[in-house]
Parts: sequence; structure tokens; C-alpha cells
Amino acid sequence: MESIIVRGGARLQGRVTISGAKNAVLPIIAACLLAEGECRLEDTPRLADVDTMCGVVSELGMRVFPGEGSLTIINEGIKGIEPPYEFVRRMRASFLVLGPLLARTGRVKIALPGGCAIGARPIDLHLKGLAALGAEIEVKNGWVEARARRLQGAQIYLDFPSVGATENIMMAAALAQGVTTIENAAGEPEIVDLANFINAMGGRVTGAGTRVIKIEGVKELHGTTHAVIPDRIEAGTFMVAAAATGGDVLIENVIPTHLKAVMAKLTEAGAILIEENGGLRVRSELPLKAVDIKTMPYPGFPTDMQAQFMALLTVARGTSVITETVFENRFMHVHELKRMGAKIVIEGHCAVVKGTEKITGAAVKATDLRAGAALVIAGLIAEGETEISCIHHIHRGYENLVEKFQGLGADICYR
Ligand SMILES: CC(=O)N[C@H]1[C@@H](OP(=O)(O)OP(=O)(O)OC[C@H]2O[C@@H](n3ccc(=O)[nH]c3=O)[C@H](O)[C@@H]2O)O[C@H](CO)[C@@H](O)[C@@H]1O
Ligand SMILES: C=C(OP(=O)(O)O)C(=O)O
Repeated sequence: MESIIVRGGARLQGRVTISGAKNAVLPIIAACLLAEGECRLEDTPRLADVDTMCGVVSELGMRVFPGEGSLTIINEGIKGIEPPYEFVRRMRASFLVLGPLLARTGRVKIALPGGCAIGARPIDLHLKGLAALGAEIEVKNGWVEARARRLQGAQIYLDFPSVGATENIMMAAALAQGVTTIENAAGEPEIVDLANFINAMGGRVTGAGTRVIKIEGVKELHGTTHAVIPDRIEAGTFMVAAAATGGDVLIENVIPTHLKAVMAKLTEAGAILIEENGGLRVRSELPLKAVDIKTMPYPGFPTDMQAQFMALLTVARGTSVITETVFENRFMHVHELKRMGAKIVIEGHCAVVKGTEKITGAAVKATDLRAGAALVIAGLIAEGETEISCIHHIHRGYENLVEKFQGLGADICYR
């Protein structure tokens, strides 16, 4: 399975069921470090990133039992304070064990996660937040070393509503002495899912989903059972694919309120979206219309949907301006889309997409996870054959992507 081959032209039709959210389950697995006992996670997706996070917590002493759409994590005490570099290097979200490990053991050594294809992605806000809770933090030779006796609640203001920083601080504060307030906190649905999980473990988190989160520290937490929310980015990817191919698809296991910005832009582009039979039906007649997009923290348009929407806009009527405000380098897919005949010019943080009548199949490379998804969508609307390489990026965050598209009538397979 080295590449994905797509032959364009099919109008997607039928139903597709969305898996559990990657960006919710990863911090929740990290949060299992917070409590001794057994946590059962349901509706978990089978993804490379989930395997990596399970590998990280296993190295720290957790026993992980994968089931059919579930994970059972048994915590009989933390047995390590140094998540292996190999895991942290492979997946940035591994850094989310810092907060819970620090709260439980008072000592952590973890590699700096470093940048990736979409930007430099510093972790200064994570560290500032944990320092405010009383941790002593030293960064040297590519490692972060953190120590604390018992963390103390504090008032923390984030310069930017960082998802990861909010999560790391929230997990650490759950076991701190006293009350922590995070102002300008991230409000993504995955933050709410993590807060619900912590509360189910006996924690006291309020305000998740708003810009101010309050965490009353408790002495200890306990195991629990939790069902992970559906993946709004996977849902959005299928919605965009359905609209881009002039299709008619019922998306099942989706929470439409998590997708308001994506729905608004699809509607503006001319697609018809209806909540129906407990799902979300997306249909469209081609061509769609150009629309401008600006990525923003939730509830704004998600940066994780920018590449996929750009693929749709390559063949829309008119010119669209896509502004990326969350990551400074998230336009790697532009070069690949241009290889397929897309007319796109990058001007600073903007990509100007001039809709063309058709794009054509080509050999292209997935430079990151969502770039890979965008190239699959581009392949579905292109004339001829598209071969997408470096598909390990896609396996990080999409469960059975090829099989799900096949189920909607797409001509797509592995080679
Ligand atoms: C596993 C996971 O949930 N990943 C998501 C999470 O990533 P992640 O949690 O890494 O994203 P953040 O919200 O932290 O990053 C947003 C912006 O803040 C900057 N920043 C962040 C932390 C920090 O300490 N200093 C700093 O400057 C980043 O470089 C970036 O420019 O949210 C992103 C933004 O919605 C999504 O694209 C990712 O899919
Ligand atoms: C950027 C993403 O993930 P991560 O933060 O894990 O790199 C993503 O899911 O699109």
C-alpha cells in the first residue's frame, strides 16, 4: 500500500459513517494517565496516530487493550517519566502527556516536538501555562525537563487560544491544589470532550467550549467509561468531497453544530445541506461558486479543512481567496494541486484560487494529513488518473478512507 490511485468523474452517492475524532481521542488517551484504575473509551477510531499515542502511554506503564471500536486502558501506576523520543518525533500530540505526567509524578523529561510541514508549532504557551501552575521548566539540548511538587491553581491567559496548550493545562490543573482559570482558552469541541472525560473521572471543569475555562483541582481521579465524539474534520472532508463531485451523500454519525462554518461555506458555494434521518445530507449541482475562506480558531472555519476546501474551489466558477491565519506554512498542497492544473497563486498568508473548467490527474505527494485528503478530493474531480504517494500521512487521521470512498461509488484503490 504505497499509494492511492483515484480515477475521477464519479458523483459520490450513498451513506458514509464517520469515525470517532482523532483530535479528541488523543488527549483523552493522555488523560488516562491522570487516574489509577480502568478507563474504557468507546467509538475510538483505528488510526496510526491512535496506535502511536497508545505506544506512548504503554511506555509510561499503562496497559492498553484495543477492542472493536474501543480501547481499554488500565493504569496501575505510572512507571516512566520520559516518553521515548521516537514517539514524540513521530507525532506532535505525544506532547500532551506532559501535563498529566507532571501532575501525577512531579517530574517529566520529554523531547521538544519540533516543527512539521504546516508550521514551526512552538510549545511556549504549554510551558508558560504549566510554569504558572508552579512547575520549574528547563529547555535544553532539545529536551524539556519539568518538575513540580504539587501544582497550584493559577489564573492563566493564553496569547492565542491554542488547542494543545489548553488541553495540557486543563489536564495538569485537574489535579492541582486550588482553582485554575484559563482565559482565551481554545473552544474546540475536542476540548469539551476532554473536559467531559475529566469530569467523568471525578474532575471539576466548567466553561469548556467558551473562552474561559475554570478547573477546580481535586486530590484524585478515577477510571470511567467515555464515548468519543465523531470526527468533525473527517465529516467535513466527506461533505466537501460530496459537494465537489456533484454528489448526493448522507453523512452519518456527525454533529452538525460542530461544522457550522464548513456548512455555511458549502451552502455559499451552492451545495444543499439538509439535516435528515439523524445525519447530514449533502448534494450539489456543478459547477459550484467561488467563495472566500479565512481559517480561525473554533467556531471559525477550521484550518484542518482548508486544504480540502481548496481542492473543491479549483473547479468552482470565479476566484476565491483563502486566508490561513492559524498556521504560517499550511499551503504545501498548493504545489501539488497546481501539478493537476489548478490555477493558484500564493500571496503571503493568502492563496488566490482561480476556478478552472477542469483539473487533470497527475502523480502527486501527500505532504501532510489534510493535504493528502485534499489530493484525494482533487483526484475525484480530475479527469484521468491521480496517484497519491506518501499516504502514511493519510493513515494518521482517516480510518478506512479508501474503503469509505469506494462505498460511495468512487473509483479509488491502493497500489
Ligand atoms: C492533535 C490536535 O488536536 N491537533 C490539532 C490542534 O493542534 P495544536 O494543538 O498543535 O494547535 P494549536 O491550537 O496549539 O496551534 C495553533 C497556533 O498556535 C501556535 N502556538 C501553539 C502553541 C504554543 O505554545 N505556541 C504557539 O505559538 C501554533 O504554532 C499555531 O500557529 O489544533 C490545531 C488548530 O486547530 C489543528 O490544526 C490540529 O489538528
Ligand atoms: C494538523 C493536524 O494534526 P496534528 O496536530 O496531530 O499534526 C490535523 O489533524 O490536521
